[in-house]
Amino acid sequence: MVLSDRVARSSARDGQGCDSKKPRGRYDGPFGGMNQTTPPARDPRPSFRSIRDDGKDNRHKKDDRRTKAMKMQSSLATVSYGQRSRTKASISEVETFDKFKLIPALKQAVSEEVLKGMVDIKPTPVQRLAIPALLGQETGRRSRSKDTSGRQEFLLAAETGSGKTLAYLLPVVNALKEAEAADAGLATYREYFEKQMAAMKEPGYTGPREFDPHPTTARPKVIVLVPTAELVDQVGAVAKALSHAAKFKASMYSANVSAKVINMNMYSPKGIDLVIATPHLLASMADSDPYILSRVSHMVIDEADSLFDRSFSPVTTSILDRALPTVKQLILCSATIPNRLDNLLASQFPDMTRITTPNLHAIPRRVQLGVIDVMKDPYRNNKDLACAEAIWSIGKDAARHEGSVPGEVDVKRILVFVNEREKTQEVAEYLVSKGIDAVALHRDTEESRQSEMLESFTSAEPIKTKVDSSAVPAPGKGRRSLPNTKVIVATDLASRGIDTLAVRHVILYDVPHTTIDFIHRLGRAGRMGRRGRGIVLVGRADRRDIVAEVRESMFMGQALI
Ligand SMILES: Nc1ncnc2c1ncn2[C@@H]1O[C@H](COP(=O)(O)OP(=O)(O)OP(=O)(O)O)[C@@H](O)[C@H]1O
Repeated sequence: MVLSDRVARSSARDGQGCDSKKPRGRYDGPFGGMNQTTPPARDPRPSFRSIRDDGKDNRHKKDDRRTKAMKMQSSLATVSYGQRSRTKASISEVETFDKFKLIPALKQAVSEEVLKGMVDIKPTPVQRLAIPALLGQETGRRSRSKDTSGRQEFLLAAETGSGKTLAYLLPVVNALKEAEAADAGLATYREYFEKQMAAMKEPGYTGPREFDPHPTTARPKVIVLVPTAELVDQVGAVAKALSHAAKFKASMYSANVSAKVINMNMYSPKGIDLVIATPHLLASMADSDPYILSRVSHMVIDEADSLFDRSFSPVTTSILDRALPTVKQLILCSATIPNRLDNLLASQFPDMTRITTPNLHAIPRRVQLGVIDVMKDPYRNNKDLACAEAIWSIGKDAARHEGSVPGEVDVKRILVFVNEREKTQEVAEYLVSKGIDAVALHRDTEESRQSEMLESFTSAEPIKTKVDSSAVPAPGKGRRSLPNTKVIVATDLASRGIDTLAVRHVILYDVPHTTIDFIHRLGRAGRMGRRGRGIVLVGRADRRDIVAEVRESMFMGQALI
């Protein structure tokens, strides 16, 4: 008996799964409803989970009524299921990192540095698709680099928390090392360096005691652009981990780094290979020294949906325009493809190879969404109260499950998302007044407090605390305090792409404006196969229809539109 890999499909429609003769919705006997792979049909409308045998896809011919509200927003570009690498066969050929044509030092760095401590490491779907393609290792899918410069252009689009960072960093660093090995200028410099070192060690040496600048000084070959300082640190940590084994120079530039340190790194006589920066900072550096962008061979634009939105687009494009003449590989990376990005890519980069995973734009099924109707008692449209109560119930629930040490429990890390930046502080202050350890994530929050809180949210290590029952008095009796939760209140721009591995609970204080925001916010939980729970607070002014549609799409495991 072999388990079917098609259990997720509607057997009645595509006729290839098990039990295709049984009509949907009939569940005979006491166990009839068990082991359902599709939810019971609620009405006779056709499933949109049908992919025709001829490969054409009609999943996006959805029932208009079911996704009407989402459709009216029309924020996400439709990526037909036929366009995605949807068959298991197309992404299962490489089961380990060893099968990729990467230099041995990088393979070693993955298991010993980046994914240290993990057993049975396997590349994720986006890594299996993107790494061979970017390495030019692929036979089936060829990059269609059509322009005269021979530049290759890729879009990596895969769900949140699916390992996109390694999917682009590994091949890019591999190319960097290969180019380095073939660079005659670098070989000459190495020879000169060794000679000079030896000369300086000679007794009685009186010549200069410094070196000529390295050929790569202030001329990085790889640029990775990300929208926020937090992401600069996060991607930088992965690059640094790779650099220990693979021996290259990576530097991070953001508002969190002082100008003196930035200059010292960029103009270090030891050279520089890879720069991770926010666009504004890099643009201002390139304004004062245009040669900084004169040798870039690999350009990565991570969180491309943000970096090509209205606010970032001018500065991102200005960097791109200056670097493109030498760029051999341009890689855009995103968890969502908004219509705006889709149109821009179609007009500016029509030959771009788009690598999209089967679950793009779907919120993982392991993330559940609960709804609190704030209009009802006891909240009476008081969202602050509903939010605090939701956090309290998560905390109290957790306090019931003691760890191995008596009286000790895991600290729950909870993210609360609001739509407007101004609201973050207000909500955080309210939560603090209710005895909750909350901090607002915005530019004015004290930097050390902010980074301490973020660090605890991005580390997968459990945090333990002792729960003293006297600290949790009954409601109304004295000041309550909830010691076993930590809360960050943020807008999703502030936390876009942040790898919040420790987060199981996300509270959507406001109903997000677009399905893009739903995906990014709920995507902070349930990362890399973990389970998660979203709670959305729906008040008088919120779009219930959107929430209902998102919830249903999540339940069905379908892409949002
Ligand atoms: N092959 C793998 N196996 C297990 N864990 C992995 C693997 N690749 C990456 N990870 C881990 O998965 C987590 C998420 O990775 P990453 O931040 O690259 O996701 P992402 O796809 O960029 O997410 P987002 O779209 O939210 O930015 C990281 O903690 C990373 O170390």
